[in-house]
Amino acid sequence: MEQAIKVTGLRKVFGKHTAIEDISFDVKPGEIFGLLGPSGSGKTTTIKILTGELGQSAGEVSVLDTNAGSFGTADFKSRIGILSDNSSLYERLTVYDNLKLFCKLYDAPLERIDVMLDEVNLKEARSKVVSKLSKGMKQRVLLAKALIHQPELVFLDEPTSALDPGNAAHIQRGLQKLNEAGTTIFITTHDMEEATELCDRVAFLNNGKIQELGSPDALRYKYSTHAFHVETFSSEWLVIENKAENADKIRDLIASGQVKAIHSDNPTLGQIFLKVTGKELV
Ligand SMILES: Nc1ncnc2c1ncn2[C@@H]1O[C@H](COP(=O)(O)OP(=O)(O)OP(=O)(O)O)[C@@H](O)[C@H]1O
Repeated sequence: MEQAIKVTGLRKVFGKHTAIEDISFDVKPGEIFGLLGPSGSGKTTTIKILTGELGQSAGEVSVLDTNAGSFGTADFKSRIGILSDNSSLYERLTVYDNLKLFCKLYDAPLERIDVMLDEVNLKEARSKVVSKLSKGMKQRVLLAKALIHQPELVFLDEPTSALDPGNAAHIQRGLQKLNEAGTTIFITTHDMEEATELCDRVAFLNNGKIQELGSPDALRYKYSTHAFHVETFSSEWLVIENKAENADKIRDLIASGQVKAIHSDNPTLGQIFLKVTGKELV
């Protein structure tokens, strides 16, 4: 398989409102791909089209070498996992019984339940009724559900947005491990640090259009001024351009013992997003 996801000229119109306007991108097998955008930019709509929950108005979509017309088949559904705002649990059943139902649905062995509960840090909650769980705990059960059948590709719509920092970090490590084991991950997030840490490549979605696409490192380099920020022991910050004629200046500063640290001037993904779209991603 050359591409896990291939999207060409995708467009989605709701009545008079164009939610997605001619977007194209590929996701490679084994990649963690992040779709980043402010509220209403079209992230959830994109996930819903890629998982067969919504039809597109125009364009071509292929996921795991399957065309949109076959997204409803049991075979396709068994190959993907989904965590979206439509994912739900049986509120009156326990965590364990919820996951047991999904194991049966996907023909997954019951041993997967404890493996997944460990992954999402919920072993102690296995006998709790879902209606008694906090929002963040429910989110983690939903994540366990999305991964219970060991799909090749998972779609995660803001998986850590309801979590406290400790559990968000735990889930991020779990996603990295899952990816190292070969799972392709398509994730949407508002969290730029999470995107920088997790994603091989990110696309900036704004008003239904992709405005930038690349690896976090490549984007940070592209938008860098390429200057050095030199911090001295007298708490001064000097900005020195990365030019041959400045080599002696930097050498002299280091030789004089004044240099505490030298930093590159690569902006954060959040700063780049603001520059490209004019919007803060909060
Ligand atoms: N079923 C629908 N009918 C009409 N308009 C819709 C529908 N679903 C989404 N939209 C509109 O499409 C645009 C994109 O919505 P979408 O939910 O994809 O954004 P998002 O980037 O996921 O936002 P958020 O981060 O708030 O979840 C919004 O303007 C939204 O109001």
